[in-house]
Amino acid sequence: MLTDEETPWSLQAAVLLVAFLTISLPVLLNASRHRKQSGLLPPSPWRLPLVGNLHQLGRFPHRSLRSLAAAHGPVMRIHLGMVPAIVVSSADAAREVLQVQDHVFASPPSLSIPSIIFYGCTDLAFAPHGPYWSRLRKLSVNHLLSPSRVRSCAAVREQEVEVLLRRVCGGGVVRLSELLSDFAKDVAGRIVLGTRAAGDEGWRAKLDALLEEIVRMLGSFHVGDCLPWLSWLSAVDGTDARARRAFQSINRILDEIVGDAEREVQVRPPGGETHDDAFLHVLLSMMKEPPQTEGRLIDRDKVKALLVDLFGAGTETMIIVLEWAMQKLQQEVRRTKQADHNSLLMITDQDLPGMEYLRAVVKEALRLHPPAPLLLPHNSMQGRYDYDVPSNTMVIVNAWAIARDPGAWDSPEDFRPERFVAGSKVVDFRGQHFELIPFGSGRRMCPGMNLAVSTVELALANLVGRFDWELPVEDKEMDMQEAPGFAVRKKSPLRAVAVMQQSSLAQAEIKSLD
Ligand code: HEM
Repeated sequence: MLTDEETPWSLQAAVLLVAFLTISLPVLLNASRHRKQSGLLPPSPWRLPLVGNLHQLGRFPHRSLRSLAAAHGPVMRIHLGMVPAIVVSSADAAREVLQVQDHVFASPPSLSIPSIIFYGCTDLAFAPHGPYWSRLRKLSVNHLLSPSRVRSCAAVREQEVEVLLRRVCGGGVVRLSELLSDFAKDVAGRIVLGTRAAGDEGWRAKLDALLEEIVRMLGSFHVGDCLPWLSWLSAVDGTDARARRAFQSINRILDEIVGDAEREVQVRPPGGETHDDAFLHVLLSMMKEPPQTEGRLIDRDKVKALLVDLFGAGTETMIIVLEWAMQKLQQEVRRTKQADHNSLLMITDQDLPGMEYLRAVVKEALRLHPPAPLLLPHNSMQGRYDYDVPSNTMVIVNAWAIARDPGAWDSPEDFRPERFVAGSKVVDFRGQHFELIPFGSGRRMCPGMNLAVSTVELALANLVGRFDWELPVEDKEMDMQEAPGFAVRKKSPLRAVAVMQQSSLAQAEIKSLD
C-alpha cells in the first residue's frame, strides 16, 4: 500500500513546487493578468500560482473535491499545478460526460508515469480512444470478460471459494484481508494464466511484487504532468529514474510469467488442446497468427501491457470490495442469512441470482466505498457542453461524492442495503443510473464488472452462509478508516473471528472439503 508520503497530489508535491514560487512568481502573476478568459468557464476555487489547487486536495482527494464542489458547484474547474481540470460531482453532469458526450471524453489524458509503466500506454486503460483500443477491448471482452465467458469459469471461482473456506476453518482470529487478497489473486491467476497459478506461492509473490510497483508508481507525483515546462525536473528529482526502475521490475516479472506460459505451450503434445481456457494462452496463439489487414494486434509487449491492466485493475479492486463488504457484513450477517439463505450447502454461481439481500449488500458496499472513487481520468477531445471545456482538458468524475449526494440518496452516509431491495427505487451499477457508477459508464466503463461482481458475491455468500463473524475481543470497535491511495483500501487490515455454525451438517461439509 501507499504510504502517506506517496499520496498523489500530496503536500510533498506542493512543497516541491513552492520552491519555485520565489523565482517565478512575478513572471507568472504578470502572465495570468494578461491571460484571456474565453467562453463560459465552470466556477473555480481560488488557487495559488504554480501550485494551483494541489495543496487543497490533501490525502483524500475524493473527500476534498466534494467539499470544494459544495462551494463551487457540481461542475468545477480546478488547477493541478498549472494544468486545468474539470471536476464533475453530480449524476446529471456525470451523464453528460460519460453518456451524452461519451465520444468527446473517451480518451484518458496523457500522463507520464502510465506511459512508462504501461508499455507506452498500449494497455487497455490508458490507450487513447481509437482503433487499437477498440480491438484490444473487443478481444478482452470476447475471450475473458463477457457474461458468457464469466459464466463458463464458474467452476474455477467455486473451487477457489472452497480453498478460501478451508483456510477460514483454521480457527482463531482470521486475517481476513490476507485471505481475501490471496483469493482474488488466485481467481485472477487461474482464469488469466491457467491452472498452473492455483495456490502457487511463487505466483502470488510475483503478483504481489507486480502490484506493489504498479500501485506505488500510480500514486507518485510527476511534476511534468502539472507544470509541463518543468518536466525536466523529474529527471533531477529522481521520479523518471524510479519509474524506469519500476518498469524494469514489472517487465522482468511479466517476462517470467509469459515465458512460463510459452514453455508450457511448447511441451504440449502436437495437436493437443490447451488444458484450460486461460486467456494468456489465447493471447500467445494470437501472437503467432499472420497479421490481418489492420496489422498484428498483439505482440509480446502488448500482451504484457494487457496483463498489467488485468492484474492491476482486476485484483486490487476486488480485494477492496471484499474487505469493505465483509467489514459491513459483520454487522449485517444475521439479517443477510435470514433474508437469503437457509441451507448450509455450498452456494454456487447458480444460486446467486436468488440472493437478493446479499446482492443489495454488495451494491451498498460499492456505493459507499467505490474502489476507484474518482474513476480513471478522462480527457476532453474537443469542444463544450454547458460550459466551455477546452480540448485536452482532464475531466475527473467524483463517483464517490455522487454516490453520497443527499439530493439523490436518503441518509446517504448510512449503510442501508434495504434501499436496493425489491419495492425500493431501482438503481443499478451497470452504467445507466448515474447516481451509482463505481464501474464508470459509457465506452470506457469497466469491462471486468461481470467477473468482479460474480466473484465477490460468491465469496461473500459462502463466508456469510457458513460462519458467524465476530470482532476479535481485543478490537473494541470496527476501524472504518480509509487508507490514502489511488484505489482506496481499508486503513487497517480486516481481522475477525469465524464461528462455525453449530449444525452438524455444516461441520460435516466443511470437513469434507479437507
Ligand atoms: C469491483 C471491482 C472493480 C471495480 C469497482 C472497477 C472499476 C473500474 C473503473 C471505475 C474503471 C474506469 C471507468 C471510467 O473511468 O470510466 C475501470 C476500468 C477498467 N477495469 Fe475495472 N473495476 C473492477 C474490476 C475489474 C476487473 C476484475 C477487471 C479485469 C480482470 C477490470 C479491468 C478493467 C479495465 C481493463 C479497465 C479499463 C477499460 C478501458 O479503458 O477501456 N476491472 N474499472
